[in-house]
Formats: sequence, structure tokens, C-alpha cells
Amino acid sequence: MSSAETTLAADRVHAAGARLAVEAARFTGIGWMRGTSGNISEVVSRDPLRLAVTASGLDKGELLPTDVAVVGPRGEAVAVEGVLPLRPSAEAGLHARVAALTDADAVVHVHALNAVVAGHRWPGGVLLRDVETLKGIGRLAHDDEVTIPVIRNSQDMDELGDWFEAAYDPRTPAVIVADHGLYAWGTDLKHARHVTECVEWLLAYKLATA
Ligand SMILES: CSC[C@@H](O)[C@@H](O)C(=O)COP(=O)(O)O
Ligand SMILES: [Zn+2]
Repeated sequence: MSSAETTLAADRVHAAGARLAVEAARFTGIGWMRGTSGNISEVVSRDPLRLAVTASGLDKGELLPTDVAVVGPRGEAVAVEGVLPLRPSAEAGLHARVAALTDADAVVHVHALNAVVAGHRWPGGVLLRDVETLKGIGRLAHDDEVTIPVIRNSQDMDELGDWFEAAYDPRTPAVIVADHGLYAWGTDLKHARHVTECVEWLLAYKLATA
């Protein structure tokens, strides 16, 4: 008798894995997932919460649909029949916390240099205003003060998750993890990609004009 979940179909997980692989290849092409950095997830079940997340330690530019793991609300691996038991991303716990708190169905984490530099320069948060691209993250182009929160880095995802929750502003779909990278999220993978691209652009703009 297997303890693997039977409610989640392997083909659903592998379909998510295929989408994660496409997005990861795209971000790798931009240079935001160098080495084995970065990870992406998609919610495949809300109750119970289950995320398909990129497997750990792989080159994110050459993922296969099967290079995916399923995790629960604390980033713990969940066995699913027909899905290889690969090690989930080391940061799956933060993905799960983001998905649970924000209701986002997709979470992206990239090591975009501009995010790390901006977090270093403005450790209390990066203030943005009066620029058109803010509309790309659901905010106003004018007279809207937007702060991208910056939280400390930790290898402990419970601790990082707590810091994320403390800093979370429901109007802002991204957070910088200091000395590490950017997390951004959206209603689906394409939306999360657009938010990631717009936030990175906004951070580049801020660094170039400050
Ligand atoms: C280049 S090492 C980066 C890792 O420590 C981590 O921050 C990361 O983004 C990727 O971890 P992973 O476990 O492969 O999802
Ligand atoms: Zn990382």
C-alpha cells in the first residue's frame, strides 16, 4: 500500500512541470537564474495546499517537465503516485507561504542583480512612484507610493516566511530578500512572469535615477 497521494494526478503535476520549465528557460535566458539559482512554483491544489515546484540544484535553463516536486504548506515534499521523488527547491517553504498568504497561484524567485543591489542600497524597502511601469504590478502610474519590501535572508524557510508575512503589503506583489534575490507572484505563471519583469525594470530604473 503506497502512501503517495492519489487525489493529485501525475499528469497534472507534469503539465505544471512543463510550464515551469518554459518559464525557467526564459528567465535563464535573461540571466536571472545563473548557475542553479532561482525556482518557480505553481499551485496545483488549494485544499489541501499543494505546489508543483522546480526540483532543487538543477540548471534551470534545461529543466524537463519531470524535474518537478510536489510540496505542502511548509514546503515539505509530498509523494504523488507516478511523480519521481525529486528533492524540492530549498526555498519551497517560502513559495508555499507566499501562495497561502497572497492567494497567488504562481510564484517566481530569481537572482536578478538589480534586485540584490537595490535591496543592499535601500534595506528598509525600495520606494517607487510616478512611473508608468507601476501599472504592470497593479499600481498607479502617478501619485501612488509603492514600497517593495526588503526582508533579511535566511536558510530557514519558517523564519523567512515569518519575516515575509510581517513585511507583506497586499498591494505589492513582490519582495526582495536581501543579499539574495527577488520573489514575485501572480494569478498564474504568465502574470507572475509579467510582475517579475516589471519589478526588475522598476528596480533598474530606480537604481539608474536615484
Ligand atoms: C546558486 S545557489 C542558489 C540557491 O542557494 C537558492 O538560493 C536558489 O535560488 C536555488 O535553489 P534550488 O534549491 O535549486 O531551488
Ligand atoms: Zn535563491
